[in-house]
Amino acid sequence: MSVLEDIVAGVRADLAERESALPFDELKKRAAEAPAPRDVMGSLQESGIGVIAEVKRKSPSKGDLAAIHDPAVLAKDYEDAGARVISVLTEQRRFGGSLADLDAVRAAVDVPILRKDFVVSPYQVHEARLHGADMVLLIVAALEQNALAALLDRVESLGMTALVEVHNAEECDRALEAGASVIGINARDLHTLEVDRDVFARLAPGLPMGTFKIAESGVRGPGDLMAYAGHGADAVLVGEGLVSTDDPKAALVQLVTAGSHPACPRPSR
Ligand SMILES: O=C(O)c1ccccc1NCC(=O)[C@H](O)[C@H](O)COP(=O)(O)O
Repeated sequence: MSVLEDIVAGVRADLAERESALPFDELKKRAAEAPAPRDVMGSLQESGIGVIAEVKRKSPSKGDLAAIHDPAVLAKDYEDAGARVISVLTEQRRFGGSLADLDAVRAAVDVPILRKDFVVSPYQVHEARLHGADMVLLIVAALEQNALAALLDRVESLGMTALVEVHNAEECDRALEAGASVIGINARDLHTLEVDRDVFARLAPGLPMGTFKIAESGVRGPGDLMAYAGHGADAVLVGEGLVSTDDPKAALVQLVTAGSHPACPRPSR
């Protein structure tokens, strides 16, 4: 079993428990009453290369990264430093996240929030909405094609934005066939956990004009952001490069400054 398969098996087990505590119909009703989603694309397209900053405690590849006692404090720092979107990992077993983290971050900031999880069921999409998410990650490698297309429709039908994640050319084709317009190219192979930043440079030119391209993983400083921008990234998503520093807010200010610097290559949409 690969790491990804193992994570998804755990996610399905936890999901079954939540579904028995709160049935889907009731969840849908509650989610429909949540405040409207925020304008994710408006925020990401403001100017320069946007940074999506991640609340990430630990990971299968690195183990413990940071003791984030109060995700609201970190999220507020991210917002103050100029994050365009805040990514909240809600997977519990391998990443130490939770829906409570999503609630705490939602209550603390005004910028849009991404629910970063291994979404395999419509239940998780409505759950994301109920807990204040504006954007939902869909990982192509974790989904059959029909499920991917149906989940993408579901995310959009609730007024949220789908971030569809790929790692190779075949997954790019599947993402586009499902109707994705916001594509995250993850440098991390979710089966081997190897990070290869060149994956972005290889895949991005093959995506149609108008696709919003987000470079995920492997940003450890402004140089990496500039390199991704040079290969056509519209935004970057950063976790470890922020949370594992002594001062995540200062580290994010550096990235945001680089992303809006005149020398930083601009998106060519
Ligand atoms: O981070 C991991 O080890 C990992 C393992 C298996 C599946 C997903 C994983 N990470 C999710 C992500 O894609 C990253 O959290 C995100 O792109 C930020 O990456 P980084 O800046 O390198 O922390």
